[in-house]
Amino acid sequence: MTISTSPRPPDPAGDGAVTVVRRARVPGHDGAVDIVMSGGRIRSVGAPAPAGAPGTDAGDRLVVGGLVDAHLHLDKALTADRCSWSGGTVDDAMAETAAMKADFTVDDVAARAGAVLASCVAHGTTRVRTHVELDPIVGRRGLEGVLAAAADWAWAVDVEVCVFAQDGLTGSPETARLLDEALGGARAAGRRAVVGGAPYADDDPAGQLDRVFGLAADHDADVDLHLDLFDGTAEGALIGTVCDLTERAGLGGRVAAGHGTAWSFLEPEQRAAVLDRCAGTGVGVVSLPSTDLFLTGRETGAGAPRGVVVLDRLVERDAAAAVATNNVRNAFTPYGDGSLVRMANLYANLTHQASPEQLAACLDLVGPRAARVLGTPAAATGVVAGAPSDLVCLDAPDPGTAVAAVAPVRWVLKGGRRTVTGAAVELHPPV
Ligand SMILES: O=c1cc[nH]c(=O)[nH]1
Repeated sequence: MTISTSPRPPDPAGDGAVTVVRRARVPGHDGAVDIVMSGGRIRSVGAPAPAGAPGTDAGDRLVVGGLVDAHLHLDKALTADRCSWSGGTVDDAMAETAAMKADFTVDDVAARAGAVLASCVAHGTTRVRTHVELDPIVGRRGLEGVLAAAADWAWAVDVEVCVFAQDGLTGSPETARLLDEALGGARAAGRRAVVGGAPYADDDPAGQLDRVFGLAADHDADVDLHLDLFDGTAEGALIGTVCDLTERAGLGGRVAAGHGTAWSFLEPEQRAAVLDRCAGTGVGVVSLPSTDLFLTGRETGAGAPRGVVVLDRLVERDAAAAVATNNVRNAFTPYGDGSLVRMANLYANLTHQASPEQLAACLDLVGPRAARVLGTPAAATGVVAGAPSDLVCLDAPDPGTAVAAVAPVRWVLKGGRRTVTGAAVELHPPV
């Protein structure tokens, strides 16, 4: 996609002005309806718009809430051209990243993160949780670069940062100090504090989980974990421990379990029990369908490729769950452009979603349901009165078609203001 910039169309008036979207197809409503907004919030959906109010015409197309990327590594995005592509396992990708991040500068990270945010915005994303590595190799440079890019793009996308140790925590007092400092800094600056972890990369995985929940308690932070560990059992996947710690800390609704790439190898009853426990505990699950990596043994062809967690059970239970981007063209995957509609389509393909309802549920996994993983109550997400007026018009009549056809974006509003106008495709058949 070519992204060009042009002056924003004039805003009808300052904050508080009534603006409308006319002729919008909104899930849950029959036919095309009007959406009335003011002060950055949706005021009504379905009631006729006041005559003469300025606004936007959806032209009988689908309008959904701004898309939500619950798991995106901005600090190491767009580094695929620095990789050797030898190996092909998660461990190899971590080693490649550890080597290259020694050379990251704040400006380098900010430029790459900004380029990815531009593409996310162009594809309809209005909220991102980004996972940023802190350790003695990269120090604070990744964090500072990402915060600079987030500030540049704040007019179009809300970015919240999850700081985490990719290369081990329990054996690295300096990493613990950096995390503690970053979480304190986030609170002091009035930002949300989120602490992550990658226990599979720690000599003491359970010990890392204890430390992460300890940091969360110290800073009133949310928790967001990479859970790839696997020894063939549900216990090995560590999710039971995460649920125990969540319950003990009273953090239900504020903990996300991302990746879970190995849970897909559990027996169906075990997997169902894991997901039920997550739903019951308030641990949101984030499935990441884009990866070329193996957990182990790519070279022999006999190893285990990373799997994709199927979220059907959580959708049936109306629990918090998301599909997200994870990596954009780095050592963990050569793919990606930040499009969540494409990610929903990929997830649908890989997990065999077929009916219009199943496909629509996939769009929800990059929209309101993903927002719930990030702690937003169900009643405050999507195209409902009271929710932020962050809206995306997709070139499709309904959510299922949008996912099946990877519908392009027609326009995006952030806080009721136009941030994106999609490129119109012109066809010129012979006369
Ligand atoms: O996919 C992965 C796994 C670990 N860390 C990442 O950044 N991405």
